[in-house]
Amino acid sequence: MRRFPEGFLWGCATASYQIEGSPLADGASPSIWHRFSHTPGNVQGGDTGDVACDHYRRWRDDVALMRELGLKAYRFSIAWPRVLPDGTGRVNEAGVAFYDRLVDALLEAGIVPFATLYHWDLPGALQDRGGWANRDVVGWFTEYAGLMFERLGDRVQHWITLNEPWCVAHLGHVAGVHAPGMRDLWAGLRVAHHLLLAHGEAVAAFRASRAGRGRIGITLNLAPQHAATSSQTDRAATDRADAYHNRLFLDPLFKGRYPAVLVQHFGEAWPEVTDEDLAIIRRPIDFLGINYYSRSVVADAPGEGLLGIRHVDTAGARTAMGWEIYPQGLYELLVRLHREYGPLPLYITENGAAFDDRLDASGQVDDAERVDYLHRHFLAARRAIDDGVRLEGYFVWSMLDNFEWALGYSKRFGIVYVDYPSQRRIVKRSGRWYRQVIEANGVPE
Ligand SMILES: OC[C@@H]1[C@@H](O)[C@H](O)[C@@H](O)c2[nH]c(CCc3ccccc3)c[n+]21
Repeated sequence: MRRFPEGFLWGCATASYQIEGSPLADGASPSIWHRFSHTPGNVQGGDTGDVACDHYRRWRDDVALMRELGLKAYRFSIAWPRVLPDGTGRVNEAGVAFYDRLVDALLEAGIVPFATLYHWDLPGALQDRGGWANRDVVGWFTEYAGLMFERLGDRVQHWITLNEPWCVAHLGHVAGVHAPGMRDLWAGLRVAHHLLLAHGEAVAAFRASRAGRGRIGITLNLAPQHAATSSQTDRAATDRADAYHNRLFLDPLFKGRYPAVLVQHFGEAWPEVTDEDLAIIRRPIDFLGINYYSRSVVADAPGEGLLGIRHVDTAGARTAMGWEIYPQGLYELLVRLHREYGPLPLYITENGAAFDDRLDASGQVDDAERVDYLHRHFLAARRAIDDGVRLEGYFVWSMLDNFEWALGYSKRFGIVYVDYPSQRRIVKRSGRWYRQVIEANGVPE
């Protein structure tokens, strides 16, 4: 049995738009994902977050389910449009009350709440004013963050400013496959910069708030980039991929500068960056959240796409998302972060897998592949701890099957199956297995 350190925070992660449903209830306003999913052609099957897992109404039962699973912690996100329907100014007390009750129920169940301030559901009213591409967003986000610190900061001690700024900037503003569906590199690079500025200003607001004695961090999706061959061109291509996918956020946050290779590569599209900006962005944080799913194998592809690279397919098993199952990449990433950007406390704020789960004749889900995936990734994380990495918690994505963005409900990541027509929750084999891991605080070798 490979035991984890005493007090290791085992949990699950979710996000507001993906599980709550009731997007316009009790004074909430439309988010950019409400608009995006209701725009035909954007989401597979025309799925939307209108109902999702109906968590907005079933939250009490879901907290009871978390307690049954033995979770030590639970990472959720707050829907900005519920608490500030116009994005700024007027507070919607019914929206705040939902999270107030949720936090109280979690504490009552002995579960540590981790609150993500932004997991992609920007108020549509702010998109109408330019959204993340408008530098005024820094003030809007700081006002929202300050309100949440004020209202929940006496009970929530762990705060994540942003979930995956790379996805917000690239998928939302360059590739256009996520809300708000823009395809504009110039805008996307400014969105990345504004996200980091907003993060930095929220950190300062946190330090000044009643919540200030807690911990604040940011969550980044990070993936090791491996060169397809040892050729100079493939190695240079991999360096560009690593700079864009990983260092674009890691370097300013922890080194106070953007990767030079990107500034060169993007030329006049690169935004104006001042030293004052960089000082805001690099304000010290208390932990780094890491969302790890897989790695990429990269080859040089002159003139192709944004970076002149292409991703090479590898042999080996893949999840239902087509992502290579590569647990050693988690070990490699954690050790790199510790050595190059640390040493600071780390949390795996997301790791998990989608597989084609089906209810069997007895109405259960025997998701052996997910058990194997998690087991191997837990062991990789445990190895990193042996090498001195200050890993303090692990949140499995996700507690429930839920709305998988542009893929709608076609992908199931949950350790609990959701039968959407009935909204019944059915704990999968992986959920029962995870409960034992948490109880033992360890996994078999
Ligand atoms: O795709 C599974 C999860 C999402 O459901 C979470 O909301 C999001 O935080 C998240 N990030 C990643 C890795 C980056 C990524 C996001 C979306 C699509 C493809 C890759 C995987 N996931």
